[in-house]
Amino acid sequence: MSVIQVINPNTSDAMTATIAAAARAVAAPGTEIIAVSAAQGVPSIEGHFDEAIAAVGVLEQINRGKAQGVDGHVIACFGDPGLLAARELARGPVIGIAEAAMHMATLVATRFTVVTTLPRTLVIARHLLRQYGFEHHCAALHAIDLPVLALEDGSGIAQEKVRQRCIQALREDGCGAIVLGCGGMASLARDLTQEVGVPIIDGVSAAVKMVEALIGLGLSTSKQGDLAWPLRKTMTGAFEHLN
Ligand SMILES: O=C(O)C[C@H]1NC(=O)NC1=O
Repeated sequence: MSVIQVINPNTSDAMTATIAAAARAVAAPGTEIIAVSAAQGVPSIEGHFDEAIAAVGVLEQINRGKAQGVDGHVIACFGDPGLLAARELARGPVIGIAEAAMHMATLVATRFTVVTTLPRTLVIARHLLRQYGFEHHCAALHAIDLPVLALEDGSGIAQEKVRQRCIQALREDGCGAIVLGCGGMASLARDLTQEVGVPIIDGVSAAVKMVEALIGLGLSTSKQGDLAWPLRKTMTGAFEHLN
């Protein structure tokens, strides 16, 4: 039995439920998914400021997951907030949904397009492409120009905009796959893939399977060098509980 903690770095429980459903839909029979929202922070992550706030929430949940003895962690926000800090803190594998989706896209296509929410977050995806070494695989990045929580308003408008943007990208970008650039889009991938006949990749499910693979291979986060445990120091104020 493996236990994987899936962390929604924003505080919106409705989005955490969407993320949890996507994770459980692909989890192996022997994998238990524990899905959590950030205990404090921002209701949605839509820029550099939000990412900084969300990183603390991620680290708090990593700590809780460690205390519960989970075997691995997923950071279920497309900015992969706090990923390397989380790897310092964690023993088990920690995978972000952006890196997971990008890796998977390169395994099934030579070029992929990213479709995300607000235009201002496109640069965050660009930074990740460079950090992960996937810039030359990315054909284009597009935003549907709706806020993240539009995906949870029940109208279906955001979901239809994602669908339309994917269809347009497949016509125009010369891409062979599409990466969905938000944890809140996780439920769209399977049906969209069926409809367009091209891999539409959700990072939540991709990350769950990558963590399962790492656990199965007996691979934990390296504690050699920069991902060694954080240096011990006395934290104060709002961070005292992280000591
Ligand atoms: O960066 C984005 O647009 C999406 C990102 N924000 C968020 O609250 N969850 C996410 O996956």
